Amino acid sequence: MEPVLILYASQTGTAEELAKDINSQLNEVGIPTVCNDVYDCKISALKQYTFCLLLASTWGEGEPPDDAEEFYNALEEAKELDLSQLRFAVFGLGDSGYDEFNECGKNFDRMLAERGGQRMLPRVDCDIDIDGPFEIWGNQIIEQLRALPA
Ligand SMILES: Cc1cc2nc3c(=O)[nH]c(=O)nc-3n(C[C@H](O)[C@H](O)[C@H](O)COP(=O)(O)O)c2cc1C
Repeated sequence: MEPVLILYASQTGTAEELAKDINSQLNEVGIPTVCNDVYDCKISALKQYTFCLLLASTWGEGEPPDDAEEFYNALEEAKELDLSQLRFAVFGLGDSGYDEFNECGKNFDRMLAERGGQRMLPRVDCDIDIDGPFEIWGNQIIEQLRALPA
């Protein structure tokens, strides 16, 4: 099976930790992965994969993490980028105490879909209780990927 791209956009490490967790879970069941900070990734990389998991937190007042700004803005500007080969799932991390709840995850999910990507699962807008939603999301992702023909 071709590798699954796992990307994270994180300010204080929570999304990064979850990305590394799902990375290990996939590897444990024999699914190859590439796991990167969006800071180290160009949007053109999205063209090279069939599956992408994106875990992103929201900062400031509905903004992406600092290290994610370049990737986020590049994706927003790349209106012509054709991602019709891509199947993706976004796990957003936020806090519903903020007005712009999960804005970064919502925008990533929107941008990937607007460029032709197909959702593997509906976007998750995760609030401060993370463990339960993350476990459910991870299990759904693994179930889908394991069901693929070898
Ligand atoms: C200063 C600050 C600003 C934040 N702004 C938002 C926000 O606008 N919307 C939101 O949903 N969550 C917001 N959050 C919550 C974070 O997204 C949440 O704590 C997340 O789990 C952090 O993940 P990270 O460690 O990967 O960056 C904010 C948190 C802090 C401390």
